[in-house]
Amino acid sequence: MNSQTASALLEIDSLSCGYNNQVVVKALNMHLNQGDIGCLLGPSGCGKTTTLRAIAGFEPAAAGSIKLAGTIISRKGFTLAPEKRRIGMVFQDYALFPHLSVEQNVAFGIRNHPCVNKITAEMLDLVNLGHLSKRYPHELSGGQQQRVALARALAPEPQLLLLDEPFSNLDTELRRRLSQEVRDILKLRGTSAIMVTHDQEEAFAMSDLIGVFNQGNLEQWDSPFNLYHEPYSPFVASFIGQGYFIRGHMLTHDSVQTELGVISGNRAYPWSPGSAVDVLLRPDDIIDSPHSPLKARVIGKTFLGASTLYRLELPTGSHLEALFTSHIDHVIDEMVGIEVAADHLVAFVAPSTVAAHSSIKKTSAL
Ligand SMILES: Nc1ncnc2c1ncn2[C@@H]1O[C@H](COP(=O)(O)OP(=O)(O)OP(=O)(O)O)[C@@H](O)[C@H]1O
Repeated sequence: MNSQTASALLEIDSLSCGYNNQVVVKALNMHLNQGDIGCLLGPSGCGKTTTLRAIAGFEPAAAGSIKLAGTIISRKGFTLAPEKRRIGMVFQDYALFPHLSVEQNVAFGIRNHPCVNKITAEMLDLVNLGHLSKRYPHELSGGQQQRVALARALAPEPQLLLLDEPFSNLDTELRRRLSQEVRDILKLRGTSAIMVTHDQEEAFAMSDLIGVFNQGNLEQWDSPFNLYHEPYSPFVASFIGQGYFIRGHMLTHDSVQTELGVISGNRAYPWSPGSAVDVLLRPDDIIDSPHSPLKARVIGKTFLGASTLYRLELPTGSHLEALFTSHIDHVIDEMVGIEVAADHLVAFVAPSTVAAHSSIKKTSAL
């Protein structure tokens, strides 16, 4: 991805910010192109909301800069006021005005616009709420309130929309439907957005790009596909999706000897043959293979409907997870034949080896 192209809408360069002289977000670099939807993911307290607030103009930059459409909106000593940024916001708790009707809420940010009624009606149509325009927020469901909040945020045609955990007050099914609906609406209008969420599934469904934060550092800003299949760091590998690491030794620059046999990929690593590495295996990398000489013991299973997630133990005591179609029904303690189907190799230098403490670790998977 070339993030420096002319269509870059949001450019965050070496941004640091925090509270009371304590740096929370550290030297953040992140670029978003016009029309893209980005998502910030990471454990609680890692700095996602602080980043969003800095983009909105509520937190000043201690170092670095934020540019929107080529213009600096934040840098040390300068913070363009939030209302001058043309950035819309949607919050977790909807933040609707309780004393205003649905249509008055949507019209609020454009009340001086000559076409206020026309735009309000269009926005309500867009979020499928035209028939509820006279109601008040307390007369709506959570999902409907969030649609009103979205319509209100989109009405002034923001250059960028920020969504702070917008669906977290809704139940799982509604969340899934609404996140898809919101993505469709944003794509239809070509609106760029950045969302904070705790929910990986939601991030995968909504976003073109996802940033994984770890203690104030952005570890990877990439497509959902790359985060899952090409994680840059063990942290990203463990945070995104499921999977286990198994220990192995480099055979060549693109193959590793493990207790499951030789696992190879098309990516060359710089470590010399014999180096100890941890290989990432996702549940979908392991296939059920009754006649395989490789056996594992079933130590747990979770029925997921179309598939079943098995927890397996190898003869050495290492653990794995495997996703088999739910037509296959193994029982706990059964020895099952398995094969590795991975045609790619994701490996990291094993901790506590010399290489793990050298600069190789940082560039290992880049
Ligand atoms: N107003 C504040 N004053 C001082 N420290 C704050 C303030 N707001 C947040 N922090 C601290 O900054 C760090 C990052 O907080 P932030 O809200 O950005 O995290 P987050 O990743 O959004 O977390 P969560 O997922 O729990 O919402 C935390 O350690 C938090 O305690």
